[in-house]
Amino acid sequence: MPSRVSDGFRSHPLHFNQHKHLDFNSLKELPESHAWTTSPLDHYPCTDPINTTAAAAATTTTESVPVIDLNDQNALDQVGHACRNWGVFQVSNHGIKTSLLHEVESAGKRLFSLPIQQKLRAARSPDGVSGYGVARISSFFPKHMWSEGFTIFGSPAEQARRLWPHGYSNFCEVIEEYEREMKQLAGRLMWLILGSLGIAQEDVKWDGAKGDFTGGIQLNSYPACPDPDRAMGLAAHTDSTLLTILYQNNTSGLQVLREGSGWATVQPIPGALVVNVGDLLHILSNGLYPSVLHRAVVNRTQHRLSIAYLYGPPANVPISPLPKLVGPTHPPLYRPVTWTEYLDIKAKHFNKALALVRLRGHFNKALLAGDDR
Ligand SMILES: C=C1C[C@]23C[C@@]1(O)CC[C@H]2[C@@]12CCC[C@@](C)(C(=O)O1)[C@H]2[C@@H]3C(=O)O
Ligand SMILES: O=C(O)CCC(=O)C(=O)O
Ligand SMILES: [Fe+2]
Repeated sequence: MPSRVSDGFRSHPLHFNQHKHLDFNSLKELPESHAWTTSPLDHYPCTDPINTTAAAAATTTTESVPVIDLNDQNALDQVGHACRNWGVFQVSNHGIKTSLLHEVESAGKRLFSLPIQQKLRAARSPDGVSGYGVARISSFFPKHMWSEGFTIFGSPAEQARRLWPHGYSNFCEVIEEYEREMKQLAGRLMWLILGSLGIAQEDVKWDGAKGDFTGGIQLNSYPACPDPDRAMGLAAHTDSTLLTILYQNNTSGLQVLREGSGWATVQPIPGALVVNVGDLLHILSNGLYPSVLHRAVVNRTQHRLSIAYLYGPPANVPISPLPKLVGPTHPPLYRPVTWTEYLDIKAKHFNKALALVRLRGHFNKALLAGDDR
């Protein structure tokens, strides 16, 4: 992970800073600052022809995201099918102990149930990566989201000490164990996904890469909401990762956009994890495996918690379509880009980021000239 990532997301002119950090539980009505009167998809114009998702209407579908048992002998084929057709799947028998998942969930609940003033002591600084705050993409939207987040890259100690000056070691131990386990699983899943494209480890040459694959944790909290139909938990986005592994508690809310059908809810399955293709894997696969557009909706009665493990390549490695996947009939669709650079592009241009690193896209300059919200 880039050691420092600029958080230079553009400020929206209608940014309601005074309502940015809410004490959600004290509210009986949805404040105007959080009422999404237009469809949230209006804010996600389709810009990348290969990632066409957003054009679809805001309808819903009852189709189910594939569930794959990692011990199944056909797992490789199933993963390939899911990545190509959905960009997301759920996994069971992944090797992460249920007790660890529950411990991380409890740690997250403990954190978010602190008084707002205490959480703000660990607020993410404007140019920082880790800490408490609203979703980074918030500044691209005219309304605030009904959620709060906590990002951890590297050691959780510095932030945890701010939250619990007298006893943060348990939080750190749980988070660190989760980071170790998730990193291992993410590596295994990445090679499985690449394997489904006929790519072996020796086909991937990242000579001169300094550092290792890295990951971070994003804890998301979605309090029960007095007017869920007009609120948005986390607006539609793709992840800037290679892949993301998401644990969700037993409350539904995650929706993925299914090409041509609409939003499909990813039903929580006890012990299962959701795996989604991120933008960098989309680039590596030369667009064969799309990074899925997803969002989180909220509900009237249940608090929802999700924990995303954001997995990326060594920070300085230029990521580009894998040579085995390009040829005369399949020209490379994206230029090389490092994770650090891509995060910067995403921070400035959000949903246009993928299109901006696309080759043969004569519209790139025009995109930059346009309104980036
Ligand atoms: C590495 C990163 C990906 C992320 C931005 C970040 O620097 C840390 C937080 C990540 C997250 C999590 C919630 C959704 C998202 C779009 C956001 O606003 O912050 C992602 C960012 C991303 O994938 O682009
Ligand atoms: O809460 C969820 O289900 C989605 C979270 C998410 O998309 C993210 O953290 O990137
Ligand atoms: Fe996401």
